[in-house]
Amino acid sequence: MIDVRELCREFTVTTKAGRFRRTRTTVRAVDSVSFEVAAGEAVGYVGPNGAGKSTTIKMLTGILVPTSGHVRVAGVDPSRARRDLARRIGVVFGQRSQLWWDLPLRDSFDLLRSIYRVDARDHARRLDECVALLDMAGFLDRPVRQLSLGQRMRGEVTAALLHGPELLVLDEPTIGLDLESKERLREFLADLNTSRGTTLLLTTHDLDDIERLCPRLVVIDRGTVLADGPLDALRAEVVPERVLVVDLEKPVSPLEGVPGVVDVRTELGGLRQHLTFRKDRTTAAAVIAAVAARAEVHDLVVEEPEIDDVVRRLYARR
Ligand SMILES: Nc1ncnc2c1ncn2[C@@H]1O[C@H](COP(=O)(O)OP(=O)(O)OP(=O)(O)O)[C@@H](O)[C@H]1O
Repeated sequence: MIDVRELCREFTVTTKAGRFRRTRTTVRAVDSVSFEVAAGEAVGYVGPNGAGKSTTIKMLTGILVPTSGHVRVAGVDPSRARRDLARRIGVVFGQRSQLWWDLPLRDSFDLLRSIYRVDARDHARRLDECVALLDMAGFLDRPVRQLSLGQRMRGEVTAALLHGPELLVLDEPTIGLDLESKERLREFLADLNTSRGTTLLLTTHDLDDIERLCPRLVVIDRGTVLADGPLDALRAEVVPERVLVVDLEKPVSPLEGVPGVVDVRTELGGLRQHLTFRKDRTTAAAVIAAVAARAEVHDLVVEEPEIDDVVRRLYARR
């Protein structure tokens, strides 16, 4: 669905140097980025501020022309076939709107139907579905400028889906939304991907979006790809520690000396113990067996590292 190879985009920036002089410098916003996204995948494109995410998205959607490199989306070159591509993909920019500010939401949808020349029955079916799933019936007839951010975002996502795109590209779709609106939108997008097979590519700073929606991450920093893979594999690669939390029948002194365990922390006077172990030196089963040989275990859980820890370590690896 997406094929990007050695994609580059430069910008020329003019800065004032003294009273009359100006200097021109070249910024490489995207520097030899390569990745592929297969039909039906859901991929998170993440990175710190200024990493090059939006610039990549703009090249994928035909808004920006690459300086060099290869890019194909749904089989076409985005900047050369922008109109053709617009009929096959949906794009949501959290910060920018594709709705008509003064018109009722419903009228924006009608206009988009005419622009994309969508069959009236298909349009009605998709709109009904979105209205039901995104709970929009209460504000369909209100002008867009009167909508709350959460209501408008639901409208934006619907607008991007009315022509039945194979790929939905979202740039910061949950930015500024409250927790409930975020959750509703995530649920809708997850269903769109898993039940309908719509391919998703989204940029986000909200790690809960990724946890919920994206089995695969492409991590970018300073214009280049730092990591690309399933979230679980990246987790295993960059955070080699796991934590076994055991609740014991009776308090005991810290369970030091278990092979492969690098840290022991106790709570409740030794009744609960957190044993941090290295996955490359031992297994959870071996640590559990060693603990059970020394104390009577009431309950236990092995904690996976939090996703923000994974992403932080990926950025720090540079
Ligand atoms: N039109 C432009 N002219 C000059 N420089 C630009 C332009 N657009 C982007 N840049 C620069 O390119 C780099 C990448 O910007 P981009 O907007 O792609 O980052 P981003 O990863 O989307 O960041 P954020 O998370 O803050 O949205 C930044 O250094 C930015 O200043």
